[in-house]
Amino acid sequence: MGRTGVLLLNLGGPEQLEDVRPFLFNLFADPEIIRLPSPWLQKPLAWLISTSRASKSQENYKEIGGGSPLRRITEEQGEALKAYLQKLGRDVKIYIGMRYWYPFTEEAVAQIKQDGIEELVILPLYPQFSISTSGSSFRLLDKLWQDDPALQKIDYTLIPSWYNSPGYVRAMADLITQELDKLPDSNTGHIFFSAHGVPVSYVEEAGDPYQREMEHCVDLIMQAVGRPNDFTLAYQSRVGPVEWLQPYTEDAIKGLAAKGIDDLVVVPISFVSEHIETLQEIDIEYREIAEEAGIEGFHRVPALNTYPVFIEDMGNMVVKALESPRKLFSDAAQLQKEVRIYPQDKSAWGLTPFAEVWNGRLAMVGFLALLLEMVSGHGPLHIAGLM
Ligand SMILES: C=CC1=C(C)c2cc3[nH]c(cc4nc(cc5[nH]c(cc1n2)c(C)c5CCC(=O)O)C(CCC(=O)O)=C4C)c(C)c3C=C
Ligand SMILES: [Fe+2]
Ligand SMILES: [Fe+2]
Repeated sequence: MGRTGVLLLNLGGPEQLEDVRPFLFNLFADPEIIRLPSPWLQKPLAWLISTSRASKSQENYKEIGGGSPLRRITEEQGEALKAYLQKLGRDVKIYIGMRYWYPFTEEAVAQIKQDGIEELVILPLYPQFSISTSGSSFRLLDKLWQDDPALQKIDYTLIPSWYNSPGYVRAMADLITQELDKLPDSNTGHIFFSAHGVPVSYVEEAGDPYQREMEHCVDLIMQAVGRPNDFTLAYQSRVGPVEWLQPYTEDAIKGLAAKGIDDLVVVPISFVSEHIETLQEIDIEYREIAEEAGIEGFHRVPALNTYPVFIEDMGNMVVKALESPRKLFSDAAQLQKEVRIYPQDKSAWGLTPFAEVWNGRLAMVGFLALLLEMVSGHGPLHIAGLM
């Protein structure tokens, strides 16, 4: 057996307030997060949106202590995973590759190469696949691999999604029942799954399996919970002017309040760590909305973080991958056929005269938009909901 590594993929988050703007720039510079008709516009628009969104976003990070806990929690997950694998007799090096902040995926891959890793398991820390999350990280890895023949010698296995993995489902059900059992009547609490949203066009036009995987995941968790409680799946964290998956979390909360629900047990479902959208958006913003709407009992199920049943499940997935190595990058290619991961490739990229004219015009629109924002503080980016 050669040197073995596990690459954990995650989003990354700003560790201090000064990091927020450059973090947002990296995020919006990703065509998997915001789609533009031309790649030439990506960076100017990312600059525009990150510059104008930074102060609002910083306010949110201030409310959770001034930075994202994502790096710390991901490192703790990595250590726990390493220890579990060691118990199983596997000596594995763990690497963390974040998409938009330190430690970047590029750094992790450089280290993997330097360490002479021969067998690698690539495990995204997103249970459900989305073009905007795991898809974006896979696209980056694909590029790094194509550019470097040394990486092509590594025997890798990629786990595209694992929302139906029995240990993960069990772990989620455990945390939900623990929270239900704190209620005066555990059977009446309404279980409210709040998933991170994506624009509807990702699902309907680009074929993102995210919504399908999410709905299936919720069904599996409810079966494992095995209680008579009612439940809802809603989508949070909408950004920008386009339509996102519905129902929106805030609307669903108000709807349940109108029906007289007293106890809401909120379950963050698309992400395995605490982060800004659990600690700030759910715990502060949605709690306020619920309480104003008349829901007295607002309860939140914690994120999995290093919950042992979850860590063991990740470990078991890694072992399974090592025992039956399949080059899932070729499966990912399969996935790309089904799921048009890169729909922007459809439009002709490059300096066609048409593109140049439009890039010029759109850049001008962007520049005017920024001027308006700066002068009035209520320009088009506010109106579009990007700030
Ligand atoms: C599975 C989880 C996630 C999906 C799907 C997702 C899609 C998605 N996100 C944005 C825009 C933003 N996301 C931001 C932060 C953020 N997003 C996720 C997860 C998913 N995003 C996490 C875990 C985090 C937080 C990281 C942290 O700091 O703890 C942000 C920045 C925060 C803010 O300013 O609100 C933006 C912006 C889009 C547009 C999108 C799908 C297209
Ligand atoms: Fe996000
Ligand atoms: Fe948010």
